[in-house]
Parts: sequence; C-alpha cells; structure tokens
Amino acid sequence: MFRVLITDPLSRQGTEQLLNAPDVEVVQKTDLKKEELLVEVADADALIVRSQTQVTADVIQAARKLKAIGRAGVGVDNIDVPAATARGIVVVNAPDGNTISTAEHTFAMLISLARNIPQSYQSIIRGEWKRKDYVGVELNNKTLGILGLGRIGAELAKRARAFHMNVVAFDPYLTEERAEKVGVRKATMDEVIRSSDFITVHTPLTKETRHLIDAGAFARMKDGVRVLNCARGGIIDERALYDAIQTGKVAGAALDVFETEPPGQHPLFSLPQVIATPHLGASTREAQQNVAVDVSEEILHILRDEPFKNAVNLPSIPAELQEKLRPYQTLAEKLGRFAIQTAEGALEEITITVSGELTEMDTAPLSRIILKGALSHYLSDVNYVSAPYLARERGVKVTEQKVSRSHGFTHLIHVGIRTDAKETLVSGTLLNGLGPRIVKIDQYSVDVQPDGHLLLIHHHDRPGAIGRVGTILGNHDVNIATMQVGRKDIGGRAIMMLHVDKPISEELLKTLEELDEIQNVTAIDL
Ligand SMILES: NC(=O)c1ccc[n+]([C@@H]2O[C@H](COP(=O)([O-])OP(=O)(O)OC[C@H]3O[C@@H](n4cnc5c(N)ncnc54)[C@H](O)[C@@H]3O)[C@@H](O)[C@H]2O)c1
Ligand SMILES: O=C(O)CC[C@@H](O)C(=O)O
Repeated sequence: MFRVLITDPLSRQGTEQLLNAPDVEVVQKTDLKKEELLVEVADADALIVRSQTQVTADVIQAARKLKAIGRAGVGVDNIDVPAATARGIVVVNAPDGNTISTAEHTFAMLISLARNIPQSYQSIIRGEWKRKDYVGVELNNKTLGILGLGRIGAELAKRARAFHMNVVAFDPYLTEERAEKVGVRKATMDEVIRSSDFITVHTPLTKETRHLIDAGAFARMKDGVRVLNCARGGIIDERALYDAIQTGKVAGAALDVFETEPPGQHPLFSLPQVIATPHLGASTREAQQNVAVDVSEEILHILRDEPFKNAVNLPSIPAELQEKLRPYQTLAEKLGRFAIQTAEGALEEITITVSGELTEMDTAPLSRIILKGALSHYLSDVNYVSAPYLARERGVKVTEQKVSRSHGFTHLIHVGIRTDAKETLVSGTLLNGLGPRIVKIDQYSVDVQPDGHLLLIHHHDRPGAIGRVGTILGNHDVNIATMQVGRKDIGGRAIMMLHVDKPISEELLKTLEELDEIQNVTAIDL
C-alpha cells in the first residue's frame, strides 16, 4: 500500500483516481507546521503540494521512503529540486492544467490596471462618485511587451491580439516561426523594455530571472509604463518598482505574486497605482481540477513503476522514443550491473558506447539505466534520477559515445569500466526472439544470458582445467546450468563463464582461485 501525503488544498474531484486506487492510502493534511510536516513525510511514498508547502532539503531528508514529489501546478520554486534529485526522488509538475486560467487572470489584471477598476470600486463603495480621478487608457493599438513566451505568455498574447494590441516578446528560445504563429513580434529584452506601454513577465523564477526588471530596466522604460507580474514574486524588484512608481515613471502595477507570500502589509499597497490579488492566477475550478487530475495520474504512474511524462528533474522522453527504447532497457540495466562486477579497484570512469541501429536514436535514457545498474552495486539508494548526480558527486567520469561499426550485430551496447586498477569492457545486444545477450567480455567472444548467478573465471587454456572447476563446484553442491568457454589462442589466456544455480560463497571462490591454471574468479549476481 502506497502512502500519498497531500499538504496543500487540492480539488477533491481531481484527486478521485488517487482516492479510489486500491493500492493507495491518501493522507490529506493542510497548514502543517514544519515539525508536523517532518513527521508526516517520514513514511510517505509520495508527497503532493501546491505552492504553499515548502519542500526544503530537511523535509526531503526526513522522508525515508519518498519516491515522488508532485506539484499541482507549474512553478517548483517551493521544492528543493537538487536535494530531491540527490535522493533519487522524482519531481513532477502539472504544467498544462492552469495555463488558460493564469493567462485569463493576467488579462483581467491588464484591463483592471488600464481602467482603474479595483480603485474605482473601492471609491464607489465608500459612497464617492469620482469620475475624473479614474480616467483610464485603452488597450487598442498599445504595445504589450511579454517577457517569457512560454505556455502562459503565448495564451496571453492571443488574447491581447484580440484586443488589437501590438505584442512584442522576448524569450531566449523564441523562433521567428513561433513568434509568427502566436502573432507577436520577436524582440530583444531591451526592445521590449524600451518600446512597451504595458510589460508583463511570464518566466520561471531562476537565478537569471530574479530581478529581471530592476531599477536599470525601469529607467529605460517609457514614461507612464504599466507593469504586471502574474508569474513569480521576485522577477520584478519590488523595491525598484516602489521607487519607479513614486517618481512617476511607472503609472501602475498589477501583482498577483510577491517576493514573500503572504506579503502582509506590503509598502507597495500604500500606493494607489498598485492593484493586487493573492496569487490567484491558477485559482479557478477548472485549473484546480486539471492540475489535480494530472498530478494524481503522474504520481500513480511513478508509484506503480509505469511511464510518466512531466518530470522536472529528468529529461522528458517523447512517447515514441520511449517505445523504441523499451526493449533495450533490461539489456542496459544488466550490462551496467554485469560490467561493474567484473571490475576491481576504485571506479574512475564509465564509458557507454552504442553502435549500429542505436546510433540513430537518442540513447541518453539508456545511459541513465546503465549508470543506475552499475552504481547500485556500490550504493543502496540509486535510481534513474539520482544516478548521473551520484556519479558526478563521486568524481566518476561518464562518457557517452556512438560508433557506426557493430561487428555483424544490428546493434551493440558496450560498457567500459575504468578503475584505478584496470579497464574492462563488456558488450551486449538484444537477440531477436532470445532477449538480452552478453556477446563480448574484454577480448573474448561469448554468448551469455545475463541473469541469475554467474561465475567469470580467467584461466590458462590447459587440458583438465574445466574438469577441475566442475569437480570443485560439484563437491560444494553447486550445480552448473550452462557453461561457455572463450579463448584467443590455443594454450593461451581464456575465460569460462558459468551459470550456476546458487550464489557462490567467498570460501568457494578462494578454493577455485587456488587451482594452478586459474588467474581469478569473479562471482556475478544479476
Ligand atoms: N500566478 C499563478 O498562479 C501562476 C500559475 C501558473 C504559472 N505561474 C507561473 O507563470 C510562469 C510561466 O509559466 P508557464 O507555464 O508559461 O511556463 P513555461 O515554462 O511554459 O514558460 C516560461 C518561458 O520563460 C522563458 N524564459 C526563461 N528565462 C527567460 C528570460 N531570462 N527571459 C525571457 N524569457 C525567459 C522560457 O524560455 C519559457 O518559454 C512561471 O513562473 C509559473 O510558475 C503562475
Ligand atoms: O497552486 C496555486 O494556486 C499556484 C500555482 C501557480 O503558481 C503555478 O506555478 O502553477
């Protein structure tokens, strides 16, 4: 039974599939104090939050079994993603479900700002009739500058176009083609800043976008500009905004998000030019249901080891590629586990080489699987999320390469392990109808099914060597299921690869190594 902890309010309808899942126990506890959260998260298999719960490194540390953190929404700045990655916890979000709601909210703020709707409402309910004080501006023919033309920025642009605004946008990933499709003019950040009557930000909050709009940016804006932030508090420098409104540079600001939330008695609220909402962009019934459905589905997939799509700390793999790579997954994992067990000494480098038909695909996901297979020999909590991180952290170099030559096979995956003592190379393939096979160990060609208990013996090719190994194993009640022998030259160095029916003890390994013709014996468990 999986325990799923939900710590922010989530649409009940949206979480129905979690609530009805026979293998899931849902625990919903909102407004938890930090100490309570640390206790509740300890036994959770998954944690679902919105933007309120702060999933900090100590929360992640306290979670003994956590496999996934789900964010019912887009921004994951309330989650310590690097800390989750280091622990192998998948972080998923629900990026699509609240796009329309947030774009509509931003548009509502844009019109409210242009026409002083919140201020004039406050005035009229005070019994006043101040028509001259609340003269607004039209949107028609004005320039709207959008910083960040992602999902929300693009939806907002469409709405602004319908109101006959000129839309200019800056986004480092914006192509001319997409700009044309969305109906905006692609511009530089500086052009947007200098030419717009309204400027709205729709980027994530990152090191690069913190204070993207600062005092310097305000100074370059048109006099009487109006600015909006319905993305993340901190993208606009609130102190600089306050000053720019005081000097008259900025005629108005609409804010849905704040550097600190809740903002309390924020100095900006003392300025009549500022209108604000309490982080309501995604607060519609539709958006809350959408994000709850999406995140619930993702969490169920992760817990049940099924494919999922919106991982924040894993590169997304298109469904078509996932399908193509699926058959190679077992081979990749077994090769990683096999190769590491043939190595000895301190691990320095893992080289993953694919050849043949695999060179035509993006095989990065297979590399993660190989790494996971290899590192799990040393480390207990390693998975596809944490494997590259853990390798890097331990100073293990990971090299990926593609070569065209596949030595008569349709494809090959080679895993090279370099330690401070030696280098080994193991190659495998997927044989049609037969499944994964190890076809080469260092310079020796073999045909080994990678599963169960294996014995890899390096020996001198002498008459009787095989028999003596068989006798010793028999005397220790170890049954040999299959056996392969590989050699380069008659009487030279050779290897035996045996499948045995039970694990080999240290004592038995030593006994085998005492034989004259044996160089070394490695027990491999797959
Ligand atoms: N107010 C709310 O309730 C609410 C609701 C949903 C989303 N959001 C926030 O809105 C923002 C946008 O969400 P989205 O779903 O459109 O995200 P998105 O990922 O689709 O779009 C973000 C865009 O910002 C661009 N970008 C990144 N750095 C930039 C920079 N320095 N300059 C210009 N562009 C840059 C990216 O290339 C991307 O296209 C996020 O911060 C999200 O957290 C707020
Ligand atoms: O949970 C919310 O209501 C806010 C969500 C929003 O900020 C987001 O980033 O998706």
